[in-house]
Amino acid sequence: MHLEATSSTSAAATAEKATGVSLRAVTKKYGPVVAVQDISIDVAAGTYCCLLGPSGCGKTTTLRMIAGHEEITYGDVFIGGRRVNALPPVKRDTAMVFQSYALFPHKTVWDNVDFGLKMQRLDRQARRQRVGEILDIVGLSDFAQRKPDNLSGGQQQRVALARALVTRPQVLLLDEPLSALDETLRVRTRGELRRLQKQFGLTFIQVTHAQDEAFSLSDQIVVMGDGHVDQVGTPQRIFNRPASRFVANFMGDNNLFEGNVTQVEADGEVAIAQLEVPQLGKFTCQAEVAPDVGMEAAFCIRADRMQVTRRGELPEQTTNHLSARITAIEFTGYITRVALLAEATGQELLYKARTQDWLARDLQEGQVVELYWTTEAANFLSH
Ligand SMILES: Nc1ncnc2c1ncn2[C@@H]1O[C@H](COP(=O)(O)OP(=O)(O)OP(=O)(O)O)[C@@H](O)[C@H]1O
Repeated sequence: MHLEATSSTSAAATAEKATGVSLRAVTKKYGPVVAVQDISIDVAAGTYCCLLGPSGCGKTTTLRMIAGHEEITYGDVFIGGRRVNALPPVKRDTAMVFQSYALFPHKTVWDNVDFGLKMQRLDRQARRQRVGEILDIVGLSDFAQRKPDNLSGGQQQRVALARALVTRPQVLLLDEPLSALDETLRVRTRGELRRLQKQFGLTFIQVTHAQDEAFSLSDQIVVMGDGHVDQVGTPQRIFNRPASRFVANFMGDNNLFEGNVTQVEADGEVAIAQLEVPQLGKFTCQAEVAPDVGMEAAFCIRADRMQVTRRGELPEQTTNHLSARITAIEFTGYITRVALLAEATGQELLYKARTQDWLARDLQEGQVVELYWTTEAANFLSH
């Protein structure tokens, strides 16, 4: 897409209109099936938000309720502060980009993009200007007279985007818009989507099950699991400070330990919790909210935040450490992944290091090593 070649007037006009989306205690039931349960989300104007979660967790249903394609069972949806529950999709100032693109096969690219404007009953001259402008922005001016079947997947995706943007919505809703593209194109299109969102200053809400997509695109990620919202935060926060066992597991490469809270200390903005893990001893971790002493809870430590050393060579005053046996070493290129078993419990563990650093340690399969980490690197999980 040639985004530089945009019309600044239309982008500015849209940016002024940009608005936020709020869901309040929204539930969706399909007969006895509860697809989405009691979710509340605030997406500020101009935010790129991704709804991230495994298959069947309710992401698409949530998006469709915002768009107005799905009735809300309980709760309210607000767009720009206006309650839109009873409004049909066309009156919500949203536009949707579907996974399948849903283009008209018998219409040209130009007519596909023009269609929404015709529905809005814009006069011919205004339509011609807006369609020409948006095709230029997405780099499809030379393809205006082609039919969708004669375009590549990436080009079809751009037609779908152009068709959504040409109506100048306040909010763009995207349902897995990159899933039909191959890996290289997906990565390239990610960058283009992000640039487009920034350029127009619009609110984007996108459904994805791909973590890397959510990380690279979003200002805000809503992690969903089983119809609930599990955590909302920036990509960095979700990655570094998962709030729950579910999020820690979904992010992958996390080692989780179950125990009881034995001590809590406030440390400025955060709390330091000590947990006793059966057979492994006491460990300290960082907690966003001070937990109650005695409660059952867990903490996680990411595979790349641990350090490894030979037995007997543990640095002095290391609070968090355990012995583990190396069971497999997997070279993946830049990174080496090391599988281990905790000596005391047999729990499977994962350690990751830069291959260069790992090779310098000269450790072998079958060897017992010490894994250790700082309090700050370990993260308390309340649920
Ligand atoms: N029309 C329907 N009738 C009955 N159940 C439905 C209907 N649509 C969705 N569901 C159910 O609601 C739940 C949430 O579905 P939804 O499509 O929102 O999930 P999702 O997170 O978008 O999944 P995916 O990534 O696979 O698209 C699932 O259990 C699904 O089977």
